[in-house]
Amino acid sequence: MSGQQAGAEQRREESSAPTSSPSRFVLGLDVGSTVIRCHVYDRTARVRGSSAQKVENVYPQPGWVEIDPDALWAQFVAVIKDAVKAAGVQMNQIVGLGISTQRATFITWNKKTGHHFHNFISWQDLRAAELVKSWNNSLIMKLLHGATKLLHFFSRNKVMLTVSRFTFTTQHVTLRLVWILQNLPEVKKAVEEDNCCFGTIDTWLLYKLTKGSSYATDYSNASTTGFFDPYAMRWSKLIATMVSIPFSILPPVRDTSYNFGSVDEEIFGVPIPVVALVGDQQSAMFGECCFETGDVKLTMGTGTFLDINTGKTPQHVNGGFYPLIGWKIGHELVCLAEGNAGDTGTAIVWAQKLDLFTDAAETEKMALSLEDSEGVYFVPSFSGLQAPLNDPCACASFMGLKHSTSKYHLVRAILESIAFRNKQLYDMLQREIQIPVTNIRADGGVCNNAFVMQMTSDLINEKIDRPAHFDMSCLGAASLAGLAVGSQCVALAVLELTM
Ligand SMILES: Nc1ncnc2c1ncn2[C@@H]1O[C@H](COP(=O)(O)OP(=O)(O)O)[C@@H](O)[C@H]1O
Ligand SMILES: O=P(O)(O)OC[C@H](O)CO
Repeated sequence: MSGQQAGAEQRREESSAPTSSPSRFVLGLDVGSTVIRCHVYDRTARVRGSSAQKVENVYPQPGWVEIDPDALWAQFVAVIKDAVKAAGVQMNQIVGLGISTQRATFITWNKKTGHHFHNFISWQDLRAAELVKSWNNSLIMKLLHGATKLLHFFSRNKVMLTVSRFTFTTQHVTLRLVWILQNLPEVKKAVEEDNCCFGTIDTWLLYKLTKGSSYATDYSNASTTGFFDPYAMRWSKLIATMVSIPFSILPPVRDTSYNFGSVDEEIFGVPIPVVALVGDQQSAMFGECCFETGDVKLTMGTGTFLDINTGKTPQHVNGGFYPLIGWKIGHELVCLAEGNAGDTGTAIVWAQKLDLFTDAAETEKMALSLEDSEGVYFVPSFSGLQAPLNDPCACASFMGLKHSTSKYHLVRAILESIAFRNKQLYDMLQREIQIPVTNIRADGGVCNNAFVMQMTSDLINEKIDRPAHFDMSCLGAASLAGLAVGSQCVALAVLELTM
């Protein structure tokens, strides 16, 4: 851990000395792909109580990944109640809710009844792989790429360059939503009758929490769907028209730190304001105080997400890193560029299910007990390989197995593959983003693993700061919520970290 982060942690501990008895609290939630967490934060950003539950993914067919919305809702409500109880405070002391969510996981539902038409379709789901391949090879895409290349040549307009390199991926909502619109007659009918709502997890939770009275998303979540135009800051007419996504099903897009409406009193007994909706990676960026251009964060959770703050304008990209909105708060707009690897924690969970170890924490010692992996390599691609390879059909595999290969070699190869993917992403960042890197901060469950952290640091030849607490998405969401409810809350303590 770096001196700066250590100092910040210490200041936080000191400032939480029991001289004052804060009576207002903010909840920071992280609805991840593996774990749902809730922390209760006081005004000094100290965690007063917590609760977490494992997310149950459903795998109805090979390559399909879904989440049961009713189960997710029950868990979401339970972690809030349990965390508040663990903090020993009352619900009426909670002044704001900040919700960070896994992004690009979506659902559609009936506008009149609120009933969902299908499970959440996860960002890891591969059902649209064939659609992705055929769209990327289509005549329309060739014409689009050709026309925009030509326009860029004459105008030097960089947006044209970005469009000329745009391709679909299975991680984007776009073609998974097209698959739903084409294959579920109930959804098709609802769209025709103007009775269909589309939402990512944030939008659906807001709708449920407010019993249907609020329907919205924020810029960070919208920008991760694949059909939001970060240059014009609205849903992309070009992409929606091209693939026939009706505008009528899309929610309005709001600021990240914003009063989205109050939780219906029946749910927690009091009407708590929902004051921040944010994508989990953007939230982690905010929680780690990556506020300056060039600040980088590396999150290793279910997947790996490497993000760089690119300042006030979206980066023009080259096909590997993609431009995103970090957050928008009033006039303040922060943009990011992101690269990702889909399988990080998923590889650990998979190996655990095969009984290679019983607890993820054991993997570090298992890897360190060997000199090397004895030539065994693992390709972490249960959900294809993302940039720079962009192959949704790549499968996970071990290579170099020998008679002498033990489970220790397999585990070491898995951990090494995570570090190699980090190196590949970092090299791509340096190639594509012409902004000098200032700081690199890490978070997410897998950053508990010192072997992965050290190997990544050695491979990229950079110092990586690791904060004492890794739940940066929760902290970011709580800080954004704190900003919306007033200066007495968490935001002040977090801003202090940068001083
Ligand atoms: N010490 C460790 N070594 C390796 N992996 C770990 C370790 N501790 C936790 N993990 C992994 O971290 C993942 C969860 O990370 P988390 O950031 O909570 O995920 P998400 O936010 O995507 O739900 C799990 O796959 C878990 O196995
Ligand atoms: O669940 P995580 O933390 O790996 O994050 C998932 C991403 O938000 C998907 O875009």
